[in-house]
Amino acid sequence: MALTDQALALLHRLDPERAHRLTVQALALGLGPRQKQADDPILRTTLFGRELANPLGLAAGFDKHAEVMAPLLAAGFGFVEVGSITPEPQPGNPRPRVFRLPEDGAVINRYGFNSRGVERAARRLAGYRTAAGRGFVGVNLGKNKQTSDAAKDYARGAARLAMHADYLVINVSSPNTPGLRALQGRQELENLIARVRAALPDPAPPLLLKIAPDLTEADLEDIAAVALDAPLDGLIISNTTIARPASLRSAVKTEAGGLSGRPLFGMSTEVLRQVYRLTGGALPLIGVGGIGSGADAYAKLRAGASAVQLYTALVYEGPALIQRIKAELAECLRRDGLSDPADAVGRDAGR
Ligand SMILES: Cc1cc2nc3c(=O)[nH]c(=O)nc-3n(C[C@H](O)[C@H](O)[C@H](O)COP(=O)(O)O)c2cc1C
Repeated sequence: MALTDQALALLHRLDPERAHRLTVQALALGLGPRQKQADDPILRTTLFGRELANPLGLAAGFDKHAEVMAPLLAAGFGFVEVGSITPEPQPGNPRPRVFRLPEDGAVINRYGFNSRGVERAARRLAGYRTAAGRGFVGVNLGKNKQTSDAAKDYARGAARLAMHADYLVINVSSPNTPGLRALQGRQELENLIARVRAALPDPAPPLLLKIAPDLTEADLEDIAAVALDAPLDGLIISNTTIARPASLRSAVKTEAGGLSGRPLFGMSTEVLRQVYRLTGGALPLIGVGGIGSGADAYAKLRAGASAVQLYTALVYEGPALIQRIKAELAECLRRDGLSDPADAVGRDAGR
């Protein structure tokens, strides 16, 4: 492309769901940007024992159906997380179900896991791997709305998609599926993780849990204890929030759903910091929520993240943001005399 300011302005005249579909289709047609140079070597890092050229990932929800992994990696992301994927196909909530809050640099979505199901996703992922796609791709699992035995759904997704995934995510933090977030309680989590683990092949990919930013200190203590005991291989912090900060100015701020973007940055970074402290740095954490600059990504690393992800800022800034964030992050590391992203992890976590 690259997606110029004019193209972005055009997309923003469309309904956000349509704009998103068009963007995915453009990427699938090979119209996306391609990074020409190798990443700055200072950005090199390892995640779950694999080397990444940079620690900036694309968060779940953009490539829900595992359609455009290769173009996203070619655009410069260090890793991509696809999903959430539910076992059976389901349509999600009625439209409209995603809203831009431009004055706030935010989005509210209530997609409710629109998914084409694990079989389609498995075919897509297998096709990517067959085409020699060796990029780092995480797979985020959801549950069908109608399923009462949630663990059964996550176990099914894990069993079906494990062989194609560099890591798997149990997503119990979407605000748009009734009862889902209640699975973040201690007993529910222990049971859920045990059942997913039992369904995994051997060897299994790393298993992560993605949590909400709206949890109490006691909830976080429970989650940290389960994560260390189970054990989990990592946590993703965080999903969207159901909170509506008083600072919001956009007209659609009262729409139901999960809020992402700039207003989520402080909350999600605080939860990340707390969980890093509670787990004593023993687990890799992926920091996500409101990243819009290299300084934001750097702050997540310093709060305890081993890698970071973003989504909402891309809606406003377009794909040029990927290069900008990486250049700024490299500058932050050099300024502070650090040798790589791992060197920054947890420096501001306090005790
Ligand atoms: C439109 C939209 C759809 C999303 N869908 C999912 C999803 O299916 N599964 C998931 O785990 N997170 C989903 N998320 C949450 C993001 O992965 C991320 O955790 C959150 O948006 C915070 O990051 P951001 O502020 O950089 O967007 C979605 C976010 C948005 C904006």
